Amino acid sequence: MESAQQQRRGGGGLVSLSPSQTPRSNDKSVRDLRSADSNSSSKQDKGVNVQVILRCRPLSEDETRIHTPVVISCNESRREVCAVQNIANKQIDRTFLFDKVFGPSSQQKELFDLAVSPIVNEVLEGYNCTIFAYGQTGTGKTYTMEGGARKKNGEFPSDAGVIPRSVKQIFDILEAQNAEYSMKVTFLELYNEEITDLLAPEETMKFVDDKSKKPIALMEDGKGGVFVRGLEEEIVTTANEIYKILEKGSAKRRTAETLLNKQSSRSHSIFSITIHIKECTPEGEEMIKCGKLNLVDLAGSENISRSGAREGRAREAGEINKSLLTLGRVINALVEHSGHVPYRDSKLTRLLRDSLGGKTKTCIIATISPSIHCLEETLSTLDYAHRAKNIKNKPEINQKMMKSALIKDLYSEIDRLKQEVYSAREKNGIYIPRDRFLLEEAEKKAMAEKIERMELESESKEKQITELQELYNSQQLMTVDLSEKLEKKEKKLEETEIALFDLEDKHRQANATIKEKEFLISNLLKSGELEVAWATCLVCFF
Ligand SMILES: Nc1ncnc2c1ncn2[C@@H]1O[C@H](COP(=O)(O)OP(=O)(O)OP(=O)(O)O)[C@@H](O)[C@H]1O
Repeated sequence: MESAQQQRRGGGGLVSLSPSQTPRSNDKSVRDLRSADSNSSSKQDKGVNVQVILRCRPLSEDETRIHTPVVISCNESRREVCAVQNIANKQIDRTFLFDKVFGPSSQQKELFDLAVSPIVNEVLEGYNCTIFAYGQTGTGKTYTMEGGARKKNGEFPSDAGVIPRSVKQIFDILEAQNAEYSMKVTFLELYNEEITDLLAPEETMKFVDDKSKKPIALMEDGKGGVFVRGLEEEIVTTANEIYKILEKGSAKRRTAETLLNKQSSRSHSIFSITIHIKECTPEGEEMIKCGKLNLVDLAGSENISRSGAREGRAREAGEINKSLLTLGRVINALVEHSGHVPYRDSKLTRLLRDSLGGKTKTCIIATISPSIHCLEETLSTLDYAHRAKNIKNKPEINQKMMKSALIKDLYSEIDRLKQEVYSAREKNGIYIPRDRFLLEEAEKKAMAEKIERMELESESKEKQITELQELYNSQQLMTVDLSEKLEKKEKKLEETEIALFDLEDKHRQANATIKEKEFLISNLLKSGELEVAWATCLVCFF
């Protein structure tokens, strides 16, 4: 059943928008109040680089106990990270520069205040922002994003991560401004190219490994974006509600992992907060501003380097983690300004398309370990993160909507939901909203056309195979014929060789006979000459 059915009404006075989620520039019911914003920044026309932050975790207790050598040094003031490598007994230092660097002793609060807090402010100004955690397993992605669990008495722990701190800041600011707002959250997991809704009711989760059950589909929204069909959107009114949702979602993620025998390092999670805030124009008109924050905990990046995701070797990687491999290729394509950016090759890059080269403000937190044993993976993370610094996005403030237009939208959504409820009550079939029906029909049609095309292709291939088979058969016959002819010729050649050999023998014998005869003749001639000379002498004497 459509997610909106499970939505609860927010206390902020506004109801969330339907799954198209954030208003876009081509929405008809939108009025652009951004003239001041859009003119203000020529820098944004050229694009704004993705912000890349590097965090190195401290050695763990075990690593410290066994005196694991440290090969990473961080210089926070110079924003530099240096990796010490020993190659053929030579020490080679590699230094990388990032937008911000947080060394092993950095605290969660420090990282949040310096790097994340400004991003949260931008969400409240109406931007869409994404924060990624990227790094090898065990380097602190989850620690950085989620941090320590809340204490029993609900107290905020000092090691709370980016997500709880962002939530707290959002509510603190909205409450301080006495703003009228509505907020909704979604939480999904992506594993092996399948999307799991971490906020789905228990019954749905139980069947997550049931092959007959369709995984949640990712669909084009017809405006250049995507949406996850049927993804639960929970309306929230307090920070505590979000913390509980996070705990619930993360627990489901772990359960799902054991059920499906997943490895944490191979799944990605995306937690999104969408906020609608009411504002009044100087003319007294009520407008709605919208911002969205995506918080992404990526799978362990060692999958990339181990599977050889760098250009050229990426194909070897096979099925290891299509989404991570594609993320690497998308980063490369964006940095190298290739004409084609392969966003569509994986669900992760389809989901985060706007965060990579789009209109979203993006920050990547790359996490590394200081240990010598992780050096190879660390260098790979440093290379990747350094590369990602060159991606340019063109952040745009979401256009504000007139409250009247929003109310109109909401009325049509209420109508749709009423029809759903009516249909469900009457049990006279399944109600599908017209838009979704048309979308599914269009998909079916496209699928049927594809099947037809493939059938035609397969037919022509079969024809080609038959032709080739016939050609092969006739070639085989020709080969047999030629082999026979060759055999005959070889036999004849053999006979000819024997005859030639005989002739040569005879020729040799004839030569020998001739030489013998010539010898006799010359002997005879010599004896004849002597006789003639003797006779001549006798004649002269007498
Ligand atoms: N900056 C840090 N300060 C203190 N402890 C840290 C820090 N970063 C990570 N840790 C600790 O290191 C361990 C591994 O961290 P974490 O689980 O966050 O890694 P991960 O990158 O999310 O791993 P995975 O990819 O398997 O989910 C945890 O025990 C965590 O508490």
